[in-house]
Amino acid sequence: MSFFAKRKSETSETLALRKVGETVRLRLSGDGGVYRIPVEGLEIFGVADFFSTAECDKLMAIVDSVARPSPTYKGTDATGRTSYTGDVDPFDPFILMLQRRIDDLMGIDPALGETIQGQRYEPGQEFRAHYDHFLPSQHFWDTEQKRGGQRSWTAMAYLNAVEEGGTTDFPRVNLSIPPQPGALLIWNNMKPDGTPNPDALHAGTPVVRGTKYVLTKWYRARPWH
Ligand SMILES: O=C(O)CCC(=O)C(=O)O
Ligand SMILES: [Fe+2]
Repeated sequence: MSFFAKRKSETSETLALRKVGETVRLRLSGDGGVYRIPVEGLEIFGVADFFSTAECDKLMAIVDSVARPSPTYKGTDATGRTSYTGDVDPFDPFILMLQRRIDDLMGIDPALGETIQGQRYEPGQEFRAHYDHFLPSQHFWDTEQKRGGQRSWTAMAYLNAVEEGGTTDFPRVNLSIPPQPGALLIWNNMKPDGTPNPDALHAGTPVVRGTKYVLTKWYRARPWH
């Protein structure tokens, strides 16, 4: 690939990321049930009770059925994620319904969304500070480029309350969010200009007491496959 071809694809990706940033920002800002968390430098929104208690219970059972030790990309982030993780069945009608609800809330093209992932953290388990978006220096960058490219928004749902620990922390913007059952958290990993936001750094802090269940859904610049 020539230098110019590479530059061109990077530019169109940035444009796509800027657009998807705009679309979702407008949609969420116009929704009275969505709360914009007031921090400088990061677009982050919360929705209380997005999932019902019954839905959370059903989802936790599903996570238990698919969760295995986390397969984070080894070698690049040896200490990243120590939770149990798994892709839920993307053809399960219950999952499809929840997925559609998240896509609708965000006003985002469903094709951009990755399959929902479930995570379960036991005491001592965590997901250390990381970015959901990819960095060109990572060895899987080229592979991910072919699978829809950069990640834009993250939607994450808490399925239960944790007795102690397990907050989601964004250390660069001094934000620490305790798990609240059924709540959905949505943030943009890009800046409004469509380039990666260093302030989107975040961590799932160690669970001290109890078990923590979350669902994560990531969206791409282009259709994911
Ligand atoms: O468990 C958390 O609070 C954070 C999870 C997370 O960052 C992720 O799944 O990408
Ligand atoms: Fe993350």
